[in-house]
Amino acid sequence: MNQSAETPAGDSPSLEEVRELQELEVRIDDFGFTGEGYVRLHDGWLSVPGALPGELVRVRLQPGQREGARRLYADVVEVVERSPERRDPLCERDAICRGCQLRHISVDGELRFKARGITEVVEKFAGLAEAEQPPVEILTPQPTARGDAFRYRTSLSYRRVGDRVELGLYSPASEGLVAMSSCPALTVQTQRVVGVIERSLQGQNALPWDGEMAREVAAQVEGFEVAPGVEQIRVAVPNHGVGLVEVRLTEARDEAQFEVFCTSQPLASWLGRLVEALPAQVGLAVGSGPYRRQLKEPHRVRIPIGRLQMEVGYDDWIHATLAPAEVLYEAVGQWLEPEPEERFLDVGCGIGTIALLMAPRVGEAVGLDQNQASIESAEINAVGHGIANARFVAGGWETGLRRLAASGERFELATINPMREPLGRRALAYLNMLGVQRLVYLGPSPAAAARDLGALREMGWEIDRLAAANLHPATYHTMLVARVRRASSEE
Ligand SMILES: C[S@@+](CC[C@H](N)C(=O)[O-])C[C@H]1O[C@@H](n2cnc3c(N)ncnc32)[C@H](O)[C@@H]1O
Repeated sequence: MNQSAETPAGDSPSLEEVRELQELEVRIDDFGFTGEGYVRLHDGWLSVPGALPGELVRVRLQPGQREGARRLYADVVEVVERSPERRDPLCERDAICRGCQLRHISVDGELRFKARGITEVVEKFAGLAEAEQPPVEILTPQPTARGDAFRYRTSLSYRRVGDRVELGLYSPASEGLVAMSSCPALTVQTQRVVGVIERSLQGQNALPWDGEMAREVAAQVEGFEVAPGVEQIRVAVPNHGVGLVEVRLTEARDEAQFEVFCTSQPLASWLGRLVEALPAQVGLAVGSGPYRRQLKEPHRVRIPIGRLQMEVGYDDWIHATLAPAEVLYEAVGQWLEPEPEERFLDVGCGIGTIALLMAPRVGEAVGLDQNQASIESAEINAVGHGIANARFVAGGWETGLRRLAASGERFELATINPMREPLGRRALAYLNMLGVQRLVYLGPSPAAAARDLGALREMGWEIDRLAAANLHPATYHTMLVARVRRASSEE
C-alpha cells in the first residue's frame, strides 16, 4: 500500500527511503539529459518526467523498478509549487503520453535548456571549457510555436479490449493505448495516414489479426507455436507525404509461417483494404527482418525547401521538420561566408539540399553520402533545378573522403551532417588533406558531434561559433551546430 510523506527541501532521501515510501514530496534539482526533472538522492537519482527544476512535486514511484538500480523513476501526482516556467500542456492527453518531454515549459525555458545542453557536451566531449566557448546561439523558427506538427513517425499498437479494438501508442503510465490520429505533434500527412488505418478498422469488433486467429492458424500448421505478444501488430508511419506503413508480425519465424500469416483471411483482407485506402505516396510492407514483403511501393514526392523543390523517395533521409530545417540551412549559408570561386564539400549530403543551396554561391559543390538512393535523388534534384556546378559521389565517410583526397580534389568549405554517430578521427583527418578551412558541423546527436569536434581541435581546428538548433520543439532533442576553422590555415 502506498504511504505518503514529505521530505523537507534540501533534505534528500535515500534510494531505500524512496522505495519504502512509494509516494513522497520532492524538490526537483535540475533537468536530466532527456528533459525530465531529476532529484539527487543520498546515494542515487530520482527521475521525474514532466517536473521542472525548482518545483516541489508530489511523486509516486513507477511500478517495476529494477532491483539495485541507482536511478529510480517516479510520476508526478501533484505540482505543489510551480516553476514560473511552467505552461499549460500542449494537449489533453498530456498526462498519459510522454512523446513531447518538454511540453509543459515555456519556449524560452526550453531554448535555455537546449543551449545549456550544448555548452555542457562541448565542455565534456570536445574538451573546451565553458569560459573558452563562443556564446551558444539559438536557431529556431520565429515565432516558435509549441505544438508544431513536427513528427512524421509513429508506432501504433493494437489491442483488443473486450469487444473493442484499440489502436494507438502504448502509454507509459497506464496499460491503455493513446489514439494518435489527433496527436498535435504529428505532421498533417502522418495524421491523415493514421486516420486511414483507423478507419480501415472501423466497424470491426475483432482484430484483423490477433492471438485467437493465430491459434486457429497454429492448429493448421505443424510445429507452429503461439507465443505471448502475437496480438500486437505495430504500424510505423514515417512521412513527409512519402512514407511506409509497416505491419510487423511478431511471430514470423520461418518462411512457411510467414506465408500463413500473410495469406490468412482476416489479415489478408485488411491489408488489401489498406492498399486501396492509403495515399499513392505511402507504401505498405508486412513483416520484418528476413520475412518482409512490400505490398505497395511508395511513390516519390516533391517537397519545397527554401527556393528548391526537392524530390524525395522513401529510402532518402530528410528532415522531419521543414520550417526549423529552413532556418538551419539559412544559417549554414551565412556561417560559411562563401566566396564565388571557392569549392564546397557537403559531407552526408542526403538528397543534396545543402549542396544545391550553396551551388549558386560557390565555384563548385560536391556532395558525399553512402546512401546510393540519395545520391541518385541528389542528381535528379540537381538536373531538375538546372544546377550544373554540383555533383554527387557515393561513399562512406572514410572511403569517400579518402578517394576525394586521393584524386587531388580541394575544397575551402565544408559541412558535415551525420546521423547520430561521430565520423571519427580517421575520417576527419582527410579534411586537412582536402584543404578545408571553414567547416560547419551539424550534429543531430550533440554528444557524438562534440566528440568529433574534440578530435578536430586536437588536429588544429578552432570552434568559433556554436548554436543549438531547435529542430524538434517540445522534445529534448537538440542539434549541435558549430563553425570550425583550421587554425593553422593561411587565409
Ligand atoms: C542527417 S542526414 C543529412 C542529410 C542532408 N545533409 C540534409 O540536410 O538533408 C545524414 C546523412 O548521412 C548519411 N550517412 C550516414 N552514415 C554515413 C557514412 N558512414 N558514410 C557516408 N554517409 C553516411 C546518411 O545516408 C544521410 O543521408
